[in-house]
Amino acid sequence: MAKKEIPHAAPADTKDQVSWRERFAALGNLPAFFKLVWEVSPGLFLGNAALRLIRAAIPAATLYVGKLIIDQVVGLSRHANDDTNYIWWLVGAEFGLAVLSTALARAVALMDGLLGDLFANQTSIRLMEHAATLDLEQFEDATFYDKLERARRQTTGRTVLLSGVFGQVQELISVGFLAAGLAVYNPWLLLLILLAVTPSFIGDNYFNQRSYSLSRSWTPERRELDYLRFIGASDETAKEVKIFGLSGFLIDRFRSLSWEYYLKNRVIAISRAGWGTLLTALGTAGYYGAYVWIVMRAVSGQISLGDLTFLAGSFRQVRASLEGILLQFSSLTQEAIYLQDLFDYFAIKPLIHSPKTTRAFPNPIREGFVFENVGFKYTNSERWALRNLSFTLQAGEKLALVGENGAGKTTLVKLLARLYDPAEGRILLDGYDLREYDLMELRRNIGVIFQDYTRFKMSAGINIAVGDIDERTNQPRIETSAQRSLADTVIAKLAGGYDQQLGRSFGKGVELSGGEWQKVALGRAYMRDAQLIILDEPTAALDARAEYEVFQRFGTLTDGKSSVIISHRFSTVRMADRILVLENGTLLEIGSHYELLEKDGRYAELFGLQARGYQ
Ligand SMILES: Nc1ncnc2c1ncn2[C@@H]1O[C@H](COP(=O)(O)OP(=O)(O)OP(=O)(O)O)[C@@H](O)[C@H]1O
Repeated sequence: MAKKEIPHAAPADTKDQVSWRERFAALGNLPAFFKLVWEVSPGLFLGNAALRLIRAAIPAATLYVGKLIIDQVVGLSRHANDDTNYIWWLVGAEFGLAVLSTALARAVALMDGLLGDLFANQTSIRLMEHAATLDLEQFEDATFYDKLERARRQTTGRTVLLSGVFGQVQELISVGFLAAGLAVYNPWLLLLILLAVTPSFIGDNYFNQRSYSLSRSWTPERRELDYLRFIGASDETAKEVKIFGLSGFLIDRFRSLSWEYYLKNRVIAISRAGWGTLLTALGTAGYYGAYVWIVMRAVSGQISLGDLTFLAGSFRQVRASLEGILLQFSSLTQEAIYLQDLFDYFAIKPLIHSPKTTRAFPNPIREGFVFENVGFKYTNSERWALRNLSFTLQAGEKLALVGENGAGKTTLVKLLARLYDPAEGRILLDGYDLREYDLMELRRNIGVIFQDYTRFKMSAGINIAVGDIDERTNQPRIETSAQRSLADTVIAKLAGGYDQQLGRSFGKGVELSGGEWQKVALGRAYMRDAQLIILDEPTAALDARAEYEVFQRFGTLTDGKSSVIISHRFSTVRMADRILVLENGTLLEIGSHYELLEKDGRYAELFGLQARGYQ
């Protein structure tokens, strides 16, 4: 396949190289990791450790029993009248050890599996809990997303680390027993083993490091691959993919990107395989060197036939185990580095939070919200989305925001709900900075229905109840909210009523029309007993009659409460007490419908344009 050009530059490998120092430093994450595992289930943790300890002694014991059997058999052939019962006892013992070993292996694998599943669930929960504390701004940052993505991958992959580390300790103890046996005969054998395994250890470490660096530096691309896979085959995008004939475009992009990644991986895999074979051959030569020495000792009668099998067996096992340990060590440090991603993610701290001591939230709000020279810029943008904005949203006032696309209306609303904090100036509530109030309390007192509200693939009832999720079992409240937002007529037509699954993702889910969804989402505003209700283009998808009715009802609901409505429809806007006209993030005009018409400025111009359109 021809290699295609990737539209954006491939990432530099160098900046993501991981040094040895970093690898060892990453091992420092292990205690914190074990603490997490311990918290998941102390019982399984301890049980696992105990069984592995017993299992570690079995290889040496088995080899030793084997040696005794051979010596006994040889002795028997020399002195025919020796006791054969002892041999059968030994054979029985070896059989018992073999059975015990497999039983323990199964039990350990079972515990690893259970512990791994619990750990994955627990980590996912922590991931979601932490995500809930973070700022909206952090979610909009691509590097944050890469971190989140890497952390998400940790939730399922960490069981490998778990059994890896436990396995390492088990192997080490096992090697300890065997090595003790070898050392009794000749300590130099141990040195020879170490020399034999070192080359492949170094080789494996090197290649693991390269693999990790590649995978890490390719996080954004792998995220893009996941995204392409998703939009190429999903119910949400199927419509547009078909109509616009996008599948070829998406597949091409996926193919070229995945091909480039494959090629990079292949280079590493091939050199790893080549070098691995060579370095392991060196190890094998070391092993046979020692074997020759052992055989010569047996031939010259210095050691028994049993000793020969015991030594050869121990030597083979120590080498295999050591190789395993060293190999595992490099993948262990790699896993530990991945773990760093998880801890890095947990270490991200939100910038928007409640102060240590909070001010009591006014109930009712007396003076209202005051914007004092407020300015705000999105982190990934050079432009001020809002600048020099000063106005008052009085208690009980109904304010409409008007302005062309991108004027800053939604941004203003997000600042009110403290999804962002102003970069300049401040917003006061009843005379005090919004930042002095408890964040949760502020948000509880503000109900916002965003333009891009979420269509939860859950029941119709839950889709309304999300406005005040603690009240999700309060059916009368859900139904009243539905009546007010006209969602009741939508739900009446659903076979499952309020329990009807919405969206087509699960089971017998039903899809709603755009306007029907909007009525359901609007119900959320009525669920919430908020002091300030904000609707961002709440009726854009509604037909004219429904829009009229919604606003009649909204008027009565918000009596005595403050409300902010963003709309491009002037029939809606004119009902507000005052209208704030934004242009390029700054305030252009503010006043009632009639005041602004009289002023004959931008509002009058836009109003005239729309009115003429209806004539
Ligand atoms: N998350 C974001 N990151 C960067 N820039 C953003 C982000 N959201 C909005 N902007 C930019 O900020 C400006 C104001 O956007 P905002 O959504 O407040 O406009 P709006 O008046 O609500 O527009 P519309 O009528 O189209 O809904 C726009 O130029 C937009 O491109």
